[in-house]
Amino acid sequence: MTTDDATEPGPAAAAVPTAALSGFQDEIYLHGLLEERVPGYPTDLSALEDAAREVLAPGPFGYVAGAAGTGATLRANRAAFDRWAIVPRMLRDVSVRDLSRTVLGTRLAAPVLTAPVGVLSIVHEEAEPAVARAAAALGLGSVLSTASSTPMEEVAAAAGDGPRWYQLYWARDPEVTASLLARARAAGFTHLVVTLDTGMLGWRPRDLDQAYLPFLRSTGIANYLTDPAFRAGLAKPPEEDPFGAVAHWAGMFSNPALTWADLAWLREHWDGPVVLKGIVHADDARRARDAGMDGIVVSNHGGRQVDGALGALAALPGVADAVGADLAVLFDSGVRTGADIVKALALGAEAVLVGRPYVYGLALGGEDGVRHVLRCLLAELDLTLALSGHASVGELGRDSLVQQGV
Ligand SMILES: Cc1cc2nc3c(=O)[nH]c(=O)nc-3n(C[C@H](O)[C@H](O)[C@H](O)COP(=O)(O)O)c2cc1C
Ligand SMILES: O=C(O)C(=O)c1ccccc1
Repeated sequence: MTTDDATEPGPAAAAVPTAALSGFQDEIYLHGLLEERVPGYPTDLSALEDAAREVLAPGPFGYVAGAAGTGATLRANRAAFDRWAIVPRMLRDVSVRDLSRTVLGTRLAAPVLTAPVGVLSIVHEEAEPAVARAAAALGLGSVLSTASSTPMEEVAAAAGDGPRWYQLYWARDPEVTASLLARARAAGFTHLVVTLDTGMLGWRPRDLDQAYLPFLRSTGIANYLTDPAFRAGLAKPPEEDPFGAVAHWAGMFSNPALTWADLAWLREHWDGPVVLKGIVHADDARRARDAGMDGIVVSNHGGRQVDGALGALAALPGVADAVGADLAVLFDSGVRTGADIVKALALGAEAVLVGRPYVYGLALGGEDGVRHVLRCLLAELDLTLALSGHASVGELGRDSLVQQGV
């Protein structure tokens, strides 16, 4: 469902002129010329992981960078991008460009949102509010994780006028789920992203080898600890028995018994748009549509759940063909550069979510680091679009790409 012509530009989007995006490049060169200053963060976004390794302790680094099993799916995510190549076209007047897009009624300066990532306090004390502020400042979307280390009301306030999307881990206890949804609504979140691929945590050797569970060592699950329905299920308050609270959380944060029939319950408890995250099969995408959902995120959770699963981008064209006309098809898993965003949009994604790159930015420099990463991504997206002969994201299509080695 392409909604470029939808109305109601949001205030944050309007504040960011497209010209400012590739202007970031000029700004960097200018600082170099006038102040002999270099950016201080990598501008090769594929180098962020190495930079973050230097500043993070092994536990948090392994948790963020790590994947399920042998890492086959993590690698497949990148390999799937490498199989497609952009074919630049010339003499098409790309002097004025439009990166903006409206996704399910949310106006974005570019079709980019920060993916929901839990327990961000393990990488930087500024955590989730810093991400919400950085995304909003650039006119981008931000999806807050249920496993946020900051209570959702505080993150909502940090997002200001920016879009507020909330990611749900559908708890086993319906009262907890209903309570989380009611709080999210009251805090001004408008869109719900329901993650379906994490009925339990995947097999993650880096965390297992270090016996590292982020929730045990920080205020990781603050969002739950502040929830009245969650607290009601505890034998003792978390202040008296923190370990008991974490154990209770681990047993109920997600529900592997869910089926498609349960989506009706969700509709009764959320009156805004609902997006299902973790879809990689065209039949599941059709079921989402038939169940009245508004969108899906084609995603394999950044390779953290099923080792051996297909690269997410390999699933995108088939899913987009099946439901792209009926549903908002979003994409994540493996997006690292502006060129990657161009490829995902050309293959039918309406917008992309970016995960680890911004988490590395947060680790390196708090809000400033997140902003750096997002600005680099947008500048590179803008330049790649222009230099390949496209004046807007809406001009991207399958004919913008060719399959390598085919
Ligand atoms: C450290 C970490 C924590 C995550 N936590 C969540 C979460 O709480 N909820 C969720 O839906 N997805 C979570 N994800 C998955 C991301 O939303 C996203 O699908 C994934 O990171 C995209 O892949 P990428 O990192 O290659 O961009 C997490 C990912 C990472 C790396
Ligand atoms: O680590 C993850 O990938 C994830 O999705 C998660 C699950 C529970 C709590 C925090 C993050």
